[in-house]
Amino acid sequence: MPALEANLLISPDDHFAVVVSRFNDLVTTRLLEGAVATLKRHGAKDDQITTAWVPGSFEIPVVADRLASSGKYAAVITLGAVIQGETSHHEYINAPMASALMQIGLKYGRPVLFGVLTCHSMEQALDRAGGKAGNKGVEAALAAIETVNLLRQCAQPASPRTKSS
Ligand SMILES: Nc1c(NC[C@H](O)[C@H](O)[C@H](O)CO)[nH]c(=O)[nH]c1=O
Ligand SMILES: CC(=O)[C@@H](O)COP(=O)(O)O
Repeated sequence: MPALEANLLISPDDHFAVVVSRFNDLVTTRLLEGAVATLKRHGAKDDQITTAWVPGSFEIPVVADRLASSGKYAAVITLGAVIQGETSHHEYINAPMASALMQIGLKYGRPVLFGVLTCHSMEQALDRAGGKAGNKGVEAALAAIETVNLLRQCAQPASPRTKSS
């Protein structure tokens, strides 16, 4: 049975958008560094990566939607760090944001990668931004490259899509 090939090659024509939250930038800067280093390690040049800083993770979806709808980017990588405080505010950011990002990817047929940390503490966040638990930015970048290549092997959608297709 033929299998679609998973690979981590970046084409010179592939452009990647990275939407990163400025909130908790002690963490998100490390996520961004990991994501950009990973894209470059797999062949991306500087002009193939566009970074958009947003105030907080709640603003990621609206910018990710605009970038995905443009048709210019093979994938949109999203990076943030939502750290629970005293109230339930984080609950009103995390799940709705994740759901919105998934819908954007499905709407435009472009990978929208979820690299947003949803943590109980700063320690947990730092552990996942280059600490003992890895770097979620690296993971999101790797997933972006692989999914772009996988979709390229898939048949094009039969039904007409939005302008980005
Ligand atoms: N508490 C965190 C926030 N809060 C800000 C929101 O994301 C948003 O910018 C504000 O509600 C205005 O719409 N954002 C994070 O990314 N991380 C947090 O821990
Ligand atoms: C996730 C957040 O918005 C967080 O910073 C809010 O903190 P708090 O719940 O203490 O207001």
